[in-house]
Amino acid sequence: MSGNKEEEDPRIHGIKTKIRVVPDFPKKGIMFQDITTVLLDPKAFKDTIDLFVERYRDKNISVVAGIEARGFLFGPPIALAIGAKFVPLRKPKKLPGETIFEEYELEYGNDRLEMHIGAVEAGDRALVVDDLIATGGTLCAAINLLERVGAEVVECACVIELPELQGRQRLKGKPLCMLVEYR
Ligand SMILES: O=P(O)(O)OC[C@H]1O[C@H](OP(=O)(O)OP(=O)(O)O)[C@H](O)[C@@H]1O
Ligand SMILES: Nc1ncnc2[nH]cnc12
Repeated sequence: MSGNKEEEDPRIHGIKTKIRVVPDFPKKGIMFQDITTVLLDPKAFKDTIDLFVERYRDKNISVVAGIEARGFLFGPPIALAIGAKFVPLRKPKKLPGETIFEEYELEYGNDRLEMHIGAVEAGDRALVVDDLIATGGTLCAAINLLERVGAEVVECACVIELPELQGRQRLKGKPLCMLVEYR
């Protein structure tokens, strides 16, 4: 699932057809990849989850870290199916407990990710889940958070990759699994 795999699994083509592309959102020049239209189709949504579950169920993953907000849609069902805990990586000032944070730049602004101290422990084997990788800044921040507390990041998983932004190069050598490329 990490290259262009439409030939490999017919479910991927079905998922791709459900992603809505909205030009100039949230600002001019951005081709926004809207996954809410995948969620409207139970088969496409289930196929998305199933593809990741099939990949990760035997990889001894102990924690799925989901990135706010859209990683919260895909991460929890994957975590439940593979028997891992789910840890939310949240935008600033949303988590009530003691946190650590990493700041990063986006295609259209700056942001910060926070994680509860104690949610992930040294030795945890982590899968990071989000809907999309663009510049890779968000996933890089997530990897840094997890590594700071001693977790091993096994892989990052996204539904969509924007390869022209070369986000993979910012993943500190961690593998990326994605389903759909948008060029
Ligand atoms: O690879 P990057 O350049 O870092 O961009 C990818 C991130 O951007 C989007 O989230 P966004 O920050 O728009 O937040 P949202 O999910 O809360 O809308 C997307 O869901 C990823 O998390
Ligand atoms: N083009 C895009 N579509 C959806 N989410 C994004 N996050 C960063 N770039 C994006």
